[in-house]
Amino acid sequence: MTAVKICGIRDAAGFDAAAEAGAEMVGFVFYPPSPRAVTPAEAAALSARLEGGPLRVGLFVDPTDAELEAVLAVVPLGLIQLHGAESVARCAEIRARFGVPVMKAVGIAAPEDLEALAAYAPVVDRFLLDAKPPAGASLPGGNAAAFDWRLTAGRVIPRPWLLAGGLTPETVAEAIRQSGAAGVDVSSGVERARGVKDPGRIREFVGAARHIICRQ
Ligand SMILES: O=C(O)c1ccccc1NCC(=O)[C@H](O)[C@H](O)COP(=O)(O)O
Repeated sequence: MTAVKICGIRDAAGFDAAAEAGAEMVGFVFYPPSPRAVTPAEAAALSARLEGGPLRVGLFVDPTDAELEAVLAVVPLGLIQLHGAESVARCAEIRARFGVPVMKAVGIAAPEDLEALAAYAPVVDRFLLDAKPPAGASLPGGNAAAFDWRLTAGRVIPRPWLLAGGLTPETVAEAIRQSGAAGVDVSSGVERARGVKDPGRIREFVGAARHIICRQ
């Protein structure tokens, strides 16, 4: 079964829809410039709506230790997503210091971009393969931009990975078929306005992803 992460959850309706639809992961964005950003207290309150349920993923961009500590003190994160320019050494340091699994986001535009994964593989638990930000984008992710899904087809990715970038309920099935992904991540494609999740589209997205046979 395809694993689904709904990223950029900011309100109870979005959290509840993702959990009820059976998403495996929900992402909280701890990056203040993002329209999807939440404070640690907001994420803690959302997370507390349900015991168990989706893995809580904290998304950070080149975080300091203090930023990570502030979140981990109140939000039970099961995965730290690093979506900035974190080096291999910094990923290893964060994973060792905080004892939480790490998912490194890597921008993909060409086959050679996949070569970066080998160096990170020993120090991270998962990869999130995302489109590179389009020219002029102000955010490193969440830009509704897709990369060529065929780039990962038949490739050995050295850790479990999620496909991200521009996915929607209408395209996710074809994206899984073309890419061979066993997991998918979405933000913009399940929003009715930038930063505002649409519970109906969350349900549609999870349903569409579920109809695909796992290949990874
Ligand atoms: O979503 C954001 O606002 C964001 C801000 C800063 C860094 C990363 C961000 N999102 C990363 C994600 O994991 C998104 O879900 C992923 O890029 C896919 O986004 P989309 O193309 O909008 O579905």
